[in-house]
Parts: sequence; structure tokens; C-alpha cells
Amino acid sequence: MSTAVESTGGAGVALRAQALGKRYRSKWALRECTFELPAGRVAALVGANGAGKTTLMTVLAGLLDADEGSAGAAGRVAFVSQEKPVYRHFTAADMLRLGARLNVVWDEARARRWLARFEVPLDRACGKLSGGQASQVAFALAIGSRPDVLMLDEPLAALDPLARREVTAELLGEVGETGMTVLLSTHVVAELSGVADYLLLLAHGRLLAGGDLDELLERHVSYTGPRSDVPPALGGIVEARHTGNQSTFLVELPEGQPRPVVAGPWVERPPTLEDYVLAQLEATRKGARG
Ligand SMILES: Nc1ncnc2c1ncn2[C@@H]1O[C@H](COP(=O)(O)OP(=O)(O)OP(=O)(O)O)[C@@H](O)[C@H]1O
Repeated sequence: MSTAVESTGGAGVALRAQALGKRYRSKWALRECTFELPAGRVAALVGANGAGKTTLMTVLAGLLDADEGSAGAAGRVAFVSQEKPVYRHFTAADMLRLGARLNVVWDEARARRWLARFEVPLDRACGKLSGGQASQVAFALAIGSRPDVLMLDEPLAALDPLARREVTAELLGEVGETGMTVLLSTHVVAELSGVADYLLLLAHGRLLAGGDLDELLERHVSYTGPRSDVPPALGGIVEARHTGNQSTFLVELPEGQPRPVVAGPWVERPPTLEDYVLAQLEATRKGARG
């Protein structure tokens, strides 16, 4: 579970990618990916299917060599892959014993607390647990290793809506208690509102947007009003949607200028994380279609 990638070298930086590139045969899965994720953040890694999320995490975890650029991580890294690796014939208790053997640092109480929280039976073979329960065993192992950086590939995928909310809340609790940094990939963006405070958005292997989530959203406005080809204020149009006699625009406001004041009948509202991500994904899909 520990990473072979180099140290980030920078104070307060948990993960760093510098012109990172990875290709499978001749096809680039990740290209010119550059970012620094500050320590202590909960970062959402989002992008369409095949955008390169798993590839990025696998390279950052040191499990796959990059073809270009460099990657860095501060401290110990735990990575829970999409497959949620657990041994079918091992019980959850066996998996904890394995965790204690394999990890340099091991916090048994923390791992047990996670399993108890999600009511996962300790004495049942992992192969006989539900998909969601097996995921919880993989999470407990990662949490028990007390990583500095925890990377989770699609952690919410096998979970019911309530469990998703509880897992994200528990993760926030762990971040608060331990100061670890979390990077998690997901397609259920709406459920990261109030959880993630940093965003990395990948499209076709490239980093389309990245940064502090509040700052990113503050730079954007959603306008709804009468059908129009242009929004009521200047800015970069991220998305334009027209239905009947109504138009909605997601606009990136120009930097360094006062916030525009728009008159009725236009109504402005701050975009949600989901608004922003869906608009960006739609724009890249249209771009890819040409
Ligand atoms: N082992 C592999 N061999 C060849 N190509 C691969 C391999 N793994 C991934 N790819 C390709 O690399 C690109 C990025 O894949 P990756 O799994 O990183 O995307 P992703 O964003 O995690 O997708 P998803 O949301 O569907 O999980 C895709 O085009 C994929 O087909």
C-alpha cells in the first residue's frame, strides 16, 4: 500500500503531479496533468467514463509507472481500488489481522470502529458479505493503516444512498481527527456537496479544471431568463441550454472585474457542484464530437 512515487517536496502539499502522462500502447490515458493538492483537503476527482481517473490514482499510488512527468505524495499513501480487494475466504477479522501484519502503522481500534459503525459482521467470510459490506472491509483496512493520503477509486459505487451519506460523513470525521488528505473519484457528484472542498476534473486524460471548490464555484454564475443567444452578462459561456421560451447559461465571470449586476427578468443563482461538473462534462463531450 505504500507508494514508490517521490516525496512532494513542498510544504503543505499532499499530492503533486507535474506534466504527468501515461499511455497504454499508443493511446494516452493521461496527458500533461499538473496540479498540487494541498494537505488536509477532501478532493473530488471527476470525469466521464474513460477520462483517466483510475489511471491517475494508480500512478499517484505508485502502482503504475508514468510515461511522462512526475508524481509526488507526502507521507504514507493508502489506495482502495475500484475492485475493493478483499480475500473471499477471509473473514473481516482475518482481513484486520492481515492489515496489522502488512502495514507499518496499524490502528486496530480505528479499523474496528469503522466496521462496527457499518454493522459489518467480523466472523463472516468476505465472499459471503454483500458488495457494500465488502467495500466497508476494504475501507476499514485503509483507514486502519492511518495514511497521510487516502485515495479511493469510486468508494460510493456499491453503497446504498444512506450508506453513501454515512461513508462521506465518516470520512470527513477521519479527516478532522487525523488531518489526512483524501482524493476520491466518483460519478455521484451531488453527494459530494459539503464533503469535497477541492476539485480535479479530468476530460480525455487532461486536467480540465482544478482547484479550491468554493473559489471555482464563486467564479461562475447560472443565469435563467427569456430565450436568448447570449447571457445577460459578459463572461465565458460554459453551458447554454434552451427550453421553449427559456434560456439558462452557466457563465465563468471574467477575472479581476466587479461582479456584474443583472436586471430582471434574468434570475441569477450560484451553481452547485453538480451544475458545474455536468456543464463541463457536457461541453467536453460536445467538443469531442466536433
Ligand atoms: N490496462 C489498460 N490497457 C489499455 N487501455 C487502458 C487500460 N486501462 C485503462 N485504459 C484506457 O485508458 C483510458 C482511461 O481509463 P481509466 O480507467 O483511467 O478511466 P476512468 O476515468 O477511471 O474511467 P471509469 O469512470 O469508466 O472508471 C480509457 O480510454 C481506457 O480504455
